[in-house]
Amino acid sequence: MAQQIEVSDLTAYYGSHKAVEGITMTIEPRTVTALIGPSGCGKSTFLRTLNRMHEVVPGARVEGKVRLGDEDIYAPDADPVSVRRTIGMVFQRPNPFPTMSIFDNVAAGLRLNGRIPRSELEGIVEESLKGANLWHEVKDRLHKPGASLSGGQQQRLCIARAIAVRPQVLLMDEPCSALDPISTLAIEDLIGELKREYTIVIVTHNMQQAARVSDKTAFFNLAGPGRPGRLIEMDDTRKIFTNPSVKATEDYITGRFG
Ligand SMILES: Nc1ncnc2c1ncn2[C@@H]1O[C@H](COP(=O)(O)OP(=O)(O)OP(=O)(O)O)[C@@H](O)[C@H]1O
Repeated sequence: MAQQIEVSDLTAYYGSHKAVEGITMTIEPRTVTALIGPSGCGKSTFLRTLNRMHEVVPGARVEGKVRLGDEDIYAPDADPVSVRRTIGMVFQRPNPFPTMSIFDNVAAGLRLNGRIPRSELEGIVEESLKGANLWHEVKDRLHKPGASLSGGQQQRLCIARAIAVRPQVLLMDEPCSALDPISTLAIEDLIGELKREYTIVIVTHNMQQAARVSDKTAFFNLAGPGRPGRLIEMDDTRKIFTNPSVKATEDYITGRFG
């Protein structure tokens, strides 16, 4: 089911400010691709162009193409809401609906698709919570509020909510940056399991994390102060971390800048 994402010559603006420029890359299905690079080089902006979340910011726009399999997600007849269902997103801070129950948090996206029989809904909620490695911790308190969970559990709840609508792709914007080391490891293990079914793109500031969880790594950098971010190189993670082709990549991963 998971398909390749093909990005061609993508440039993203906030009003007249060009945040990233000329990005061309192929994201393979059922792999984890890490986006790394110094602050402000446009990793999060680029990530949000992959499911049409970028244009939610007033004045923001995109040039270039993004294809998921055969589908041009920016085609005039493409529906952004359905694009976001197919290409789900997990944010930096866990953002469950705080007063909504654990069950209803997972069911929220499904209910937007229309009425689903209760038994079917229960099955999908259970399967999604299992998929997010959270089921055993919450199965006896499904009707407690989402906010009653720890930060790490809330993030896994958000992942369960994202996978409940059966997306093809999961975009993750620094999903562990608000979590403690144990919860971070739980999410990293989960990413390793989820890639069997989903294509995953993750923005991370943590080099060890990129090296641990990803198959491919894309290094972004600024062309200069006040200039837009660019893709400098993308390759197998092992290659990027042991023998990158570009000096700026090596300088960044060895901590010489950024
Ligand atoms: N909502 C916004 N409105 C206007 N400009 C924005 C907005 N969000 C980001 N930018 C600008 O776009 C550029 C890229 O920002 P972005 O957040 O994508 O970079 P990043 O690489 O993800 O940074 P960080 O690692 O610090 O999160 C920056 O110049 C930033 O100031």
